[in-house]
Amino acid sequence: MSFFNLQNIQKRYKDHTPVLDDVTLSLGKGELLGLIGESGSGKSTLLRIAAGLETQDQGEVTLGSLKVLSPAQKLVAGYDQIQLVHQQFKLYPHSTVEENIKRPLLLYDRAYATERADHLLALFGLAELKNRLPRELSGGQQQKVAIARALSLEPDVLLFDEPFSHLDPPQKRLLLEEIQEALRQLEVTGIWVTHDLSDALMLTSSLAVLHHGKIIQRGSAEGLFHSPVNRQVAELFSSLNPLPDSPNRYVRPSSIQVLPTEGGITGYVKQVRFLPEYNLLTVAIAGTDIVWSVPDTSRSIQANRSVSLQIDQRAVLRLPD
Ligand SMILES: Nc1ncnc2c1ncn2[C@@H]1O[C@H](COP(=O)(O)OP(=O)(O)OP(=O)(O)O)[C@@H](O)[C@H]1O
Repeated sequence: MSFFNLQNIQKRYKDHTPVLDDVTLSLGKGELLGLIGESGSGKSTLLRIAAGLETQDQGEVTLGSLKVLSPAQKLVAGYDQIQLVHQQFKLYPHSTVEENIKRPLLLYDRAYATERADHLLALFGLAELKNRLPRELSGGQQQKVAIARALSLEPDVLLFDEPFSHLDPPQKRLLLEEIQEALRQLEVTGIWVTHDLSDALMLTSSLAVLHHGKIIQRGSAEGLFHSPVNRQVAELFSSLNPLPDSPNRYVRPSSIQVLPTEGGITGYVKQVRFLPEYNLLTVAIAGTDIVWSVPDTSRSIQANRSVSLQIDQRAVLRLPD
Protein backbone atom coordinates (compact mmCIF):
# COMPACT_ATOMS: atom_id res chain seq x y z
CA MET A 1 0.00 0.00 0.00
CA SER A 2 1.48 3.33 -0.99
CA PHE A 3 1.95 5.87 1.77
CA PHE A 4 4.01 8.72 0.35
CA ASN A 5 3.15 9.68 -3.22
CA LEU A 6 4.54 12.07 -5.78
CA GLN A 7 2.11 12.20 -8.66
CA ASN A 8 2.92 13.62 -12.10
CA ILE A 9 5.29 16.28 -10.77
CA GLN A 10 6.26 18.92 -13.32
CA LYS A 11 8.69 21.73 -12.63
CA ARG A 12 10.38 24.35 -14.78
CA TYR A 13 12.49 27.24 -13.47
CA LYS A 14 11.60 30.36 -15.45
CA ASP A 15 12.28 29.78 -19.18
CA HIS A 16 14.39 26.68 -18.74
CA THR A 17 13.58 23.26 -20.09
CA PRO A 18 11.64 21.19 -17.56
CA VAL A 19 13.76 20.21 -14.55
CA LEU A 20 11.18 17.58 -13.61
CA ASP A 21 9.04 16.03 -16.30
CA ASP A 22 6.03 14.07 -15.10
CA VAL A 23 7.71 12.38 -12.14
CA THR A 24 5.62 9.81 -10.31
CA LEU A 25 6.95 7.86 -7.33
CA SER A 26 5.14 6.07 -4.57
CA LEU A 27 6.60 4.57 -1.43
CA GLY A 28 5.08 2.11 1.00
CA LYS A 29 5.21 2.89 4.72
CA GLY A 30 8.71 2.23 6.05
CA GLU A 31 10.17 1.90 2.55
CA LEU A 32 13.52 3.47 1.82
CA LEU A 33 14.03 4.43 -1.81
CA GLY A 34 17.45 5.16 -3.29
CA LEU A 35 17.06 7.89 -5.91
CA ILE A 36 20.06 7.94 -8.23
CA GLY A 37 20.80 10.66 -10.74
CA GLU A 38 23.70 12.59 -12.17
CA SER A 39 24.39 16.18 -11.20
CA GLY A 40 21.65 18.51 -12.45
CA SER A 41 19.12 15.71 -13.06
CA GLY A 42 16.63 17.39 -10.71
CA LYS A 43 17.11 15.36 -7.51
CA SER A 44 17.26 18.28 -5.06
CA THR A 45 14.33 20.01 -6.73
CA LEU A 46 12.27 16.83 -6.40
CA LEU A 47 13.09 16.46 -2.70
CA ARG A 48 12.24 20.10 -2.00
CA ILE A 49 8.88 19.66 -3.73
CA ALA A 50 8.33 16.41 -1.79
CA ALA A 51 8.96 18.30 1.47
CA GLY A 52 6.58 21.13 0.53
CA LEU A 53 9.48 23.59 0.31
CA GLU A 54 9.34 24.32 -3.43
CA THR A 55 6.30 24.95 -5.60
CA GLN A 56 5.74 22.56 -8.50
CA ASP A 57 4.06 23.68 -11.73
CA GLN A 58 1.86 20.60 -11.81
CA GLY A 59 1.30 17.43 -9.85
CA GLU A 60 0.56 16.49 -6.30
CA VAL A 61 2.37 15.18 -3.21
CA THR A 62 0.39 13.22 -0.64
CA LEU A 63 1.32 11.64 2.68
CA GLY A 64 -1.36 9.17 3.68
CA SER A 65 -4.54 11.24 3.47
CA LEU A 66 -2.64 14.55 3.81
CA LYS A 67 -2.21 16.65 0.69
CA VAL A 68 1.22 18.28 0.95
CA LEU A 69 0.76 21.96 0.14
CA SER A 70 3.45 23.92 -1.68
CA PRO A 71 4.86 27.26 -0.42
CA ALA A 72 2.47 28.97 -2.85
CA GLN A 73 -0.45 27.40 -0.97
CA LYS A 74 0.78 27.55 2.63
CA LEU A 75 1.91 30.46 4.79
CA VAL A 76 4.76 28.61 6.52
CA ALA A 77 6.42 26.26 4.05
CA GLY A 78 7.17 22.68 5.03
CA TYR A 79 5.85 20.07 7.42
CA ASP A 80 7.03 18.56 10.72
CA GLN A 81 6.04 15.15 9.30
CA ILE A 82 8.43 15.48 6.34
CA GLN A 83 12.04 16.35 7.18
CA LEU A 84 14.81 17.12 4.71
CA VAL A 85 18.46 16.43 5.59
CA HIS A 86 20.98 18.27 3.44
CA GLN A 87 24.63 17.79 2.67
CA GLN A 88 25.19 21.24 4.19
CA PHE A 89 23.42 20.53 7.45
CA LYS A 90 23.49 23.46 9.82
CA LEU A 91 24.01 22.60 13.45
CA TYR A 92 23.81 25.35 16.05
CA PRO A 93 27.53 25.95 16.71
CA HIS A 94 27.13 27.16 20.32
CA SER A 95 24.71 24.40 21.35
CA THR A 96 25.75 20.94 22.49
CA VAL A 97 24.87 17.75 20.62
CA GLU A 98 21.96 17.14 23.00
CA GLU A 99 20.68 20.71 22.68
CA ASN A 100 20.88 20.51 18.89
CA ILE A 101 18.78 17.34 18.87
CA LYS A 102 16.24 18.86 21.30
CA ARG A 103 16.00 22.17 19.45
CA PRO A 104 12.93 21.28 17.30
CA LEU A 105 11.21 20.09 20.51
CA LEU A 106 11.32 23.47 22.32
CA LEU A 107 7.52 23.67 22.42
CA TYR A 108 7.12 20.13 23.68
CA ASP A 109 6.90 18.82 27.23
CA ARG A 110 10.46 18.88 28.70
CA ALA A 111 10.33 15.33 29.98
CA TYR A 112 9.22 14.09 26.54
CA ALA A 113 11.98 16.14 24.83
CA THR A 114 14.65 14.65 27.10
CA GLU A 115 13.31 11.13 26.63
CA ARG A 116 13.21 11.52 22.84
CA ALA A 117 16.71 13.00 22.72
CA ASP A 118 18.09 10.21 24.94
CA HIS A 119 16.52 7.61 22.65
CA LEU A 120 18.06 9.18 19.54
CA LEU A 121 21.46 9.71 21.20
CA ALA A 122 21.53 6.01 22.10
CA LEU A 123 20.27 4.91 18.67
CA PHE A 124 23.01 6.83 16.84
CA GLY A 125 25.78 6.01 19.34
CA LEU A 126 26.06 9.67 20.33
CA ALA A 127 25.32 9.38 24.08
CA GLU A 128 28.94 9.87 25.12
CA LEU A 129 29.24 12.94 22.91
CA LYS A 130 26.06 14.65 24.06
CA ASN A 131 27.81 17.51 25.86
CA ARG A 132 30.20 18.31 23.02
CA LEU A 133 29.85 21.25 20.65
CA PRO A 134 29.57 20.55 16.91
CA ARG A 135 33.12 21.76 16.24
CA GLU A 136 34.39 19.02 18.60
CA LEU A 137 32.89 16.29 16.37
CA SER A 138 34.05 14.61 13.15
CA GLY A 139 32.11 15.29 9.94
CA GLY A 140 30.35 11.93 10.19
CA GLN A 141 29.36 12.51 13.81
CA GLN A 142 28.01 15.95 12.91
CA GLN A 143 25.95 14.43 10.12
CA LYS A 144 24.53 11.87 12.54
CA VAL A 145 23.49 14.70 14.87
CA ALA A 146 21.77 16.41 11.93
CA ILE A 147 19.88 13.21 11.12
CA ALA A 148 18.97 12.63 14.78
CA ARG A 149 17.72 16.23 14.96
CA ALA A 150 15.56 15.68 11.88
CA LEU A 151 14.13 12.58 13.59
CA SER A 152 13.37 14.37 16.87
CA LEU A 153 9.88 15.38 15.72
CA GLU A 154 9.05 11.75 14.87
CA PRO A 155 8.57 12.53 11.16
CA ASP A 156 6.83 10.02 8.93
CA VAL A 157 9.17 10.80 6.05
CA LEU A 158 12.87 11.63 5.95
CA LEU A 159 14.38 12.95 2.74
CA PHE A 160 18.18 12.80 2.43
CA ASP A 161 19.90 15.03 -0.10
CA GLU A 162 23.38 13.51 -0.57
CA PRO A 163 24.08 13.80 3.15
CA PHE A 164 27.33 11.83 3.11
CA SER A 165 28.97 13.04 -0.07
CA HIS A 166 31.80 14.77 1.81
CA LEU A 167 32.76 11.75 3.92
CA ASP A 168 35.52 9.28 3.07
CA PRO A 169 34.46 5.75 2.01
CA PRO A 170 35.25 3.73 5.21
CA GLN A 171 33.57 6.37 7.39
CA LYS A 172 30.61 6.37 5.01
CA ARG A 173 30.17 2.58 5.01
CA LEU A 174 30.04 2.44 8.79
CA LEU A 175 27.59 5.33 9.02
CA LEU A 176 25.34 3.90 6.33
CA GLU A 177 25.06 0.69 8.34
CA GLU A 178 24.16 2.64 11.47
CA ILE A 179 21.64 4.82 9.65
CA GLN A 180 20.01 1.81 8.02
CA GLU A 181 19.50 0.17 11.41
CA ALA A 182 18.16 3.38 12.98
CA LEU A 183 15.68 3.97 10.14
CA ARG A 184 14.52 0.37 10.30
CA GLN A 185 13.88 0.58 14.03
CA LEU A 186 11.98 3.87 13.69
CA GLU A 187 10.00 2.61 10.64
CA VAL A 188 10.66 5.86 8.81
CA THR A 189 9.77 6.16 5.12
CA GLY A 190 12.62 7.75 3.23
CA ILE A 191 14.16 8.86 -0.02
CA TRP A 192 17.94 8.78 -0.17
CA VAL A 193 19.24 10.91 -3.02
CA THR A 194 22.72 10.22 -4.33
CA HIS A 195 24.74 10.15 -7.53
CA ASP A 196 26.62 7.15 -6.13
CA LEU A 197 24.81 3.84 -6.53
CA SER A 198 27.07 2.04 -4.04
CA ASP A 199 25.85 4.35 -1.23
CA ALA A 200 22.24 3.59 -2.06
CA LEU A 201 22.90 -0.16 -2.24
CA MET A 202 24.29 -0.11 1.32
CA LEU A 203 20.89 1.13 2.50
CA THR A 204 18.22 -0.31 0.26
CA SER A 205 17.49 -2.46 -2.74
CA SER A 206 14.57 -0.25 -3.81
CA LEU A 207 15.87 2.09 -6.50
CA ALA A 208 14.75 4.74 -8.95
CA VAL A 209 16.92 6.42 -11.58
CA LEU A 210 16.32 10.06 -12.48
CA HIS A 211 17.74 11.27 -15.79
CA HIS A 212 17.10 14.72 -17.24
CA GLY A 213 14.08 15.15 -14.98
CA LYS A 214 12.43 11.80 -15.80
CA ILE A 215 12.31 8.57 -13.83
CA ILE A 216 13.80 6.20 -16.39
CA GLN A 217 13.61 3.06 -14.25
CA ARG A 218 12.19 2.03 -10.90
CA GLY A 219 12.62 -1.37 -9.31
CA SER A 220 14.80 -3.62 -7.21
CA ALA A 221 18.60 -3.54 -7.38
CA GLU A 222 18.52 -7.04 -8.91
CA GLY A 223 15.92 -5.97 -11.47
CA LEU A 224 17.93 -2.95 -12.58
CA PHE A 225 21.15 -4.97 -12.66
CA HIS A 226 19.80 -7.83 -14.76
CA SER A 227 17.31 -5.92 -16.91
CA PRO A 228 18.43 -2.30 -17.24
CA VAL A 229 16.30 -0.24 -19.63
CA ASN A 230 19.35 1.39 -21.22
CA ARG A 231 23.11 1.86 -20.97
CA GLN A 232 22.72 4.72 -18.52
CA VAL A 233 21.15 2.40 -15.94
CA ALA A 234 23.41 -0.56 -16.80
CA GLU A 235 26.55 1.53 -16.34
CA LEU A 236 25.55 2.57 -12.84
CA PHE A 237 26.51 -0.96 -11.77
CA SER A 238 29.63 -1.63 -13.83
CA SER A 239 31.38 -0.85 -17.07
CA LEU A 240 30.06 -2.64 -20.17
CA ASN A 241 32.05 -4.62 -22.72
CA PRO A 242 30.55 -4.55 -26.25
CA LEU A 243 30.31 -7.94 -27.99
CA PRO A 244 32.11 -8.22 -31.35
CA ASP A 245 29.77 -8.38 -34.38
CA SER A 246 26.70 -8.02 -32.14
CA PRO A 247 25.37 -4.47 -32.12
CA ASN A 248 23.80 -3.31 -28.84
CA ARG A 249 24.94 -6.41 -26.97
CA TYR A 250 27.16 -6.07 -23.95
CA VAL A 251 28.65 -8.14 -21.19
CA ARG A 252 29.71 -6.99 -17.74
CA PRO A 253 33.29 -7.65 -16.62
CA SER A 254 31.98 -9.92 -13.85
CA SER A 255 30.43 -12.21 -16.48
CA ILE A 256 33.75 -12.88 -18.24
CA GLN A 257 36.08 -15.68 -17.25
CA VAL A 258 39.71 -16.22 -18.24
CA LEU A 259 40.05 -19.82 -19.49
CA PRO A 260 43.08 -21.93 -18.57
CA THR A 261 43.23 -23.27 -22.14
CA GLU A 262 42.52 -21.96 -25.64
CA GLY A 263 39.07 -22.26 -27.21
CA GLY A 264 37.40 -19.06 -26.11
CA ILE A 265 37.51 -15.51 -27.44
CA THR A 266 41.13 -14.55 -27.99
CA GLY A 267 42.44 -11.30 -26.58
CA TYR A 268 45.73 -9.60 -25.85
CA VAL A 269 46.39 -8.21 -22.36
CA LYS A 270 47.48 -4.58 -22.75
CA GLN A 271 47.47 -3.55 -19.12
CA VAL A 272 47.03 -5.01 -15.63
CA ARG A 273 45.71 -2.86 -12.77
CA PHE A 274 45.76 -3.96 -9.14
CA LEU A 275 42.33 -3.42 -7.58
CA PRO A 276 41.33 -4.44 -4.01
CA GLU A 277 39.37 -7.57 -4.98
CA TYR A 278 41.00 -8.60 -8.28
CA ASN A 279 43.38 -7.48 -10.97
CA LEU A 280 41.63 -5.62 -13.76
CA LEU A 281 42.89 -6.57 -17.20
CA THR A 282 42.57 -4.33 -20.24
CA VAL A 283 42.20 -6.78 -23.10
CA ALA A 284 42.21 -6.01 -26.84
CA ILE A 285 39.90 -8.49 -28.57
CA ALA A 286 41.61 -10.15 -31.55
CA GLY A 287 40.49 -9.04 -35.01
CA THR A 288 38.48 -6.07 -33.70
CA ASP A 289 39.13 -2.61 -32.27
CA ILE A 290 37.16 -3.57 -29.14
CA VAL A 291 38.83 -3.36 -25.74
CA TRP A 292 37.37 -5.17 -22.72
CA SER A 293 37.78 -4.84 -18.99
CA VAL A 294 38.24 -8.31 -17.51
CA PRO A 295 38.67 -9.25 -13.85
CA ASP A 296 41.45 -11.69 -12.96
CA THR A 297 40.72 -12.99 -9.48
CA SER A 298 43.78 -15.30 -9.60
CA ARG A 299 46.07 -12.27 -10.04
CA SER A 300 48.30 -14.52 -12.13
CA ILE A 301 47.98 -12.98 -15.58
CA GLN A 302 50.70 -10.63 -16.78
CA ALA A 303 50.53 -7.88 -19.40
CA ASN A 304 51.64 -8.43 -23.04
CA ARG A 305 50.32 -11.97 -23.46
CA SER A 306 47.32 -13.63 -25.07
CA VAL A 307 44.35 -14.87 -23.10
CA SER A 308 41.31 -16.95 -23.93
CA LEU A 309 38.03 -15.60 -22.58
CA GLN A 310 34.60 -17.07 -22.00
CA ILE A 311 31.44 -15.10 -21.45
CA ASP A 312 28.34 -16.16 -19.57
CA GLN A 313 25.76 -16.07 -22.40
CA ARG A 314 22.86 -15.76 -19.94
CA ALA A 315 24.33 -12.48 -18.70
CA VAL A 316 24.52 -10.79 -22.12
CA LEU A 317 22.63 -7.49 -22.06
CA ARG A 318 20.80 -6.19 -25.10
CA LEU A 319 20.46 -2.45 -24.76
CA PRO A 320 19.14 0.31 -27.00
CA ASP A 321 21.51 3.06 -28.23
N1 LIG B 1 16.30 28.11 -7.96
C1 LIG B 1 16.65 27.77 -9.20
N2 LIG B 1 16.49 28.61 -10.24
C2 LIG B 1 16.81 28.26 -11.51
N3 LIG B 1 17.31 27.05 -11.86
C3 LIG B 1 17.50 26.15 -10.86
C4 LIG B 1 17.19 26.46 -9.48
N4 LIG B 1 17.47 25.38 -8.73
C5 LIG B 1 17.95 24.44 -9.59
N5 LIG B 1 17.97 24.88 -10.84
C6 LIG B 1 18.40 24.14 -12.05
O1 LIG B 1 17.60 22.98 -12.13
C7 LIG B 1 18.38 21.85 -12.56
C8 LIG B 1 18.27 20.73 -11.52
O2 LIG B 1 18.84 21.16 -10.31
P1 LIG B 1 18.84 20.25 -8.99
O3 LIG B 1 19.62 20.96 -7.94
O4 LIG B 1 17.47 19.84 -8.68
O5 LIG B 1 19.64 18.97 -9.53
P2 LIG B 1 20.45 17.85 -8.73
O6 LIG B 1 20.20 16.57 -9.46
O7 LIG B 1 20.07 17.89 -7.28
O8 LIG B 1 21.94 18.32 -8.91
P3 LIG B 1 23.21 18.08 -7.92
O9 LIG B 1 23.42 16.59 -7.84
O10 LIG B 1 24.32 18.77 -8.65
O11 LIG B 1 22.86 18.72 -6.61
C9 LIG B 1 19.81 22.37 -12.74
O12 LIG B 1 20.00 22.63 -14.11
C10 LIG B 1 19.83 23.65 -11.94
O13 LIG B 1 20.74 24.58 -12.48
